[in-house]
Amino acid sequence: MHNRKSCISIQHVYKKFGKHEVLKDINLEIEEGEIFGLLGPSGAGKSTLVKELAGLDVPTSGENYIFDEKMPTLKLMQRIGYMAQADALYEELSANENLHFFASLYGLKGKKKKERIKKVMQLVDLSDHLNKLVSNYSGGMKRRLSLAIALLHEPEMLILDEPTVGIDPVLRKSIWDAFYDLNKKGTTIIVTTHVMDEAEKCDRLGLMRDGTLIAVGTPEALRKETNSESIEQAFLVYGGATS
Ligand SMILES: Nc1ncnc2c1ncn2[C@@H]1O[C@H](COP(=O)(O)OP(=O)(O)OP(=O)(O)O)[C@@H](O)[C@H]1O
Repeated sequence: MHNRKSCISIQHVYKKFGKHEVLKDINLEIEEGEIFGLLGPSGAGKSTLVKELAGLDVPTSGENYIFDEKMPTLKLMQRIGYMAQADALYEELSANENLHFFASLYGLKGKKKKERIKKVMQLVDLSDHLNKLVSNYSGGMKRRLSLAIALLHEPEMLILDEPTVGIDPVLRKSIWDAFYDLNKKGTTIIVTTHVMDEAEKCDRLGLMRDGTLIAVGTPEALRKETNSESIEQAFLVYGGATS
């Protein structure tokens, strides 16, 4: 575990869509260098929360701070890599053209731009498909391309919304290896998932249900505290305790 300063601070965050309260008084500190997982069933509010962290939405009340800046702010665009749940790709362009477009948005130029494109495509195992149109990519390939784009500018913080959905177990492992490598170099990673074995790979987890953070801790602590053998079981205990 890392013992560093907080780089994300979520303070009394609420979010309403009409009358539907999707986030209810979320409070959370995430430390620099952590791999932090948000785990919860569909509709728990994970995507809504990470979208706010990425600066794409705002809370109804409460505040999100990243690197001591109140979100949303354009200032942090260079320092954050965000991978949305729905791929934001230009289908009618090739992967290479997509990468060039996003690299330019991040201010990458010339040799550096080419190097980064090569590197990120190797990382997601798509080097052989660089010139293919995205419309001819499979769902899993699109996910991997989205991940490559999020990594282009070597951000200090990665916010990943279900990054491995639709990706086979072998590639999933290699993608997680890449996360560990980046994390070792200091990248903070926030990842949403509902896959239990992915949850085990995180330094700490936040368990979410119905817009509430029902527990936060290391996978081990969450299991111990509930006398559970698995995170899944721990989740049920915490869930049951609050209902
Ligand atoms: N723009 C929106 N307008 C209205 N309701 C929304 C909007 N975005 C999300 N919601 C609702 O907010 C709730 C939480 O959705 P969210 O996508 O954050 O959940 P999630 O935990 O990420 O689920 P999943 O794993 O399925 O993505 C859901 O009930 C969803 O229907």
